[in-house]
Amino acid sequence: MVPVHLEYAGRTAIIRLDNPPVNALSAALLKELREAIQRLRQQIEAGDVRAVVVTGNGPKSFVAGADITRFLELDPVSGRELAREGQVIFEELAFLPCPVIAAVNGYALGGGLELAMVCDIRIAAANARLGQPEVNLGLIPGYGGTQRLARLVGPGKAKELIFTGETLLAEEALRIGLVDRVVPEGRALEEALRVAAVIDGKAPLAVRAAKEAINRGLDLPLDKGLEAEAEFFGSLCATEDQKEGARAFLEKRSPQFRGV
Ligand SMILES: C/C=C/C(=O)SCCNC(=O)CCNC(=O)[C@H](O)C(C)(C)COP(=O)(O)OP(=O)(O)OC[C@H]1O[C@@H](n2cnc3c(N)ncnc32)[C@H](O)[C@@H]1OP(=O)(O)O
Repeated sequence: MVPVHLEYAGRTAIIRLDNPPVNALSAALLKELREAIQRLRQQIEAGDVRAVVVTGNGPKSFVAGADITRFLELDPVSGRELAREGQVIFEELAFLPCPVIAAVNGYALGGGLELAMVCDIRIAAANARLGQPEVNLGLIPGYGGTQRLARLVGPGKAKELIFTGETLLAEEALRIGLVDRVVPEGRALEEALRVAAVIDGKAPLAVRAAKEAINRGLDLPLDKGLEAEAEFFGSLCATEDQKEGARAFLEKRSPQFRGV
């Protein structure tokens, strides 16, 4: 049984995590996930993939966290290694040069929510439950949750969720900005693919630059972020797609972007 399936819908790649019963992040799944990410980077750079969707297999769970069965033998050295292992893989996913959309089809707990937070956009099914329950295990989030949750929902809400280990229903997560859209149960992947198809029709270099400008600006003072934005804006003016976009508008026709 392969824990990570790579599927394609046009120029959208789907990473389907499949580790029954709850898609826990086993060592084998993490290894396969890293290999899939590295393969996708090549396909994105070749222009064959313009968006990536990550989802869990089955109706119940996106990802219910790291594999707790690995936790009984952990010591400070192996614990740090387990955390860094996931952080590095998640960073590789975060830095894919195209939009990555999480189709949160069910439980997104611990490492599962951390995986969803690495994605650029989070679309949750109404039955999804999201949280960082690591304090129930004598731990803290270890795949980036203490850093990304605070950036997404603010330090106060992040502390409340991490201190209490409470889980949120999708609608509550939407209200605090943890997810971007809530859809009926069973429809998360369909909606993620719809959003990806819209993005597929846009200028890929512009979409890539927007992702990089936003991400880079998160850790910069505003004046430096504005400088970075201007740099990206200027660099796009050297692309054929920028001229095609302007021409298409003036000629009142749809642009044909080629990613150059
Ligand atoms: C660096 C990152 C750290 C982390 O991510 S720490 C882990 C954070 N995640 C959690 O704490 C979630 C733990 N799981 C649960 O709370 C519950 O489960 C669920 C809410 C996801 C589902 O509850 P229910 O529907 O009652 O099913 P069930 O009987 O609890 O679980 C079904 C089977 O799945 C196994 N399982 C659930 N979560 C994990 C996991 N994260 N790692 C390994 N196994 C898991 C259980 O043990 C059980 O197994 P069996 O059927 O053999 O008894």
